[in-house]
Amino acid sequence: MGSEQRALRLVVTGGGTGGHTYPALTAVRALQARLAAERRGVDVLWVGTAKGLEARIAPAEGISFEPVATGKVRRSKNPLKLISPANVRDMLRVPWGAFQARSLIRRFGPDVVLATGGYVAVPVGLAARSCRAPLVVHEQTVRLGLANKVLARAATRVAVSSESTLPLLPESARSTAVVTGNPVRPAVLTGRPDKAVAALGLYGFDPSLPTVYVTGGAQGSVQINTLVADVLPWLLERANVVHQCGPANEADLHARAARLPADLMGRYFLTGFLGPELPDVLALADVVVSRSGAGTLAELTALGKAAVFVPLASSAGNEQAHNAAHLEQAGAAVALLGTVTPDHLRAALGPLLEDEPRRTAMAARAREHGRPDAAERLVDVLLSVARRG
Ligand SMILES: CC(=O)N[C@H]1[C@@H](OP(=O)(O)OP(=O)(O)OC[C@H]2O[C@@H](n3ccc(=O)[nH]c3=O)[C@H](O)[C@@H]2O)O[C@H](CO)[C@@H](O)[C@@H]1O
Repeated sequence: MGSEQRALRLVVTGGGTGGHTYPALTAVRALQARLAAERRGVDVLWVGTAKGLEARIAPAEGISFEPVATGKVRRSKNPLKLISPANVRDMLRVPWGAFQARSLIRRFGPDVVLATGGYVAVPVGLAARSCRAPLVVHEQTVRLGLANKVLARAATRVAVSSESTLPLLPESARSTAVVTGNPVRPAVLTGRPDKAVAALGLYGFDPSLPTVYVTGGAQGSVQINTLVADVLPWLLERANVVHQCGPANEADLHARAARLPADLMGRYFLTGFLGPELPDVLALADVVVSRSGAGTLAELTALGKAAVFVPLASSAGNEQAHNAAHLEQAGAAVALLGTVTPDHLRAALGPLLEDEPRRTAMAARAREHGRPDAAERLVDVLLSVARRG
């Protein structure tokens, strides 16, 4: 009889937004499932920022959480802006955070550390290296985020979501880097349209019409909200709409919705945030109107959804526009770049709503870019570098 192996010890860091938090959580769950099959446990410590999404998600998921300090690393072409008081203060917080993380890592003794980006990954990743703990850095976007640019050099192995990221890595990281894809929560892949109808009470939806899901990412997008509100009566004549709007102008949007003609109102469902219902709404959707953050893109391509993207123009290095353009070139989405007007949105959505074969073909091309096995590939990387117990 083989002796029982001790639990693998994992420190995970990354967060701020959903785009960094959910891939980390998905990787943790996949690692736990893989090792459970071998009757081995995983002890997890999540090190993040007190104000990030991870500070809520990790404890809610039953994962131990410890906050450390970190600072926003700002890009600027103007050297004077780089030494602004806010920047200097934030820069000083990074070594303080690294000091805190180092003492946590020493005490916890991880076999491997996973960093999925966001500002907090910098101090924790640097601390991992100074404690000589194997460090895996995962990048969700095609272009490297700022935190991961710093960490790629310190990483034992870099995992990326797209082949096109490989040439952008520092030379030292390139030869051992692995393309895993961006982990998508398994629940997202198993939604059911009928459950969305029941959970959200969408009984006024017309089953003979396609359904559009509008989303601005976890925080919502005022730009997308305003565009959609401006085309709403036109849109509701052609489709049912689930609109996830975030907190910023939710009250205003509810007031506008209350003024819709009665026959259209039943086809419109507005909500600030979608929790457990999200997979079912995605299953119901025929077309998605969305920001092009890496998390949303990974989900929509893994599922194969026709999409109209309105990228966040100010995303680091214009990364969202890059993501959207990449899929548009492959015929897998429509990307609305630059200044977007309600007419642009109508022109992008109209043909997809009227022409079912057209949106089915776009969905099929989107699926070619999906990597539903990304979490498993990332687990392979973690296990390949983890210290043996
Ligand atoms: C503003 C900003 O900095 N955006 C960045 C952030 O994206 P951000 O986190 O804003 O957006 P993503 O698209 O990456 O992820 C959003 C996640 O939230 C989920 N969701 C959304 C709405 C909702 O109601 N419920 C819900 O669960 C989505 O399904 C998805 O899993 O990190 C991404 C990954 O590094 C980057 O590509 C983005 O540029």
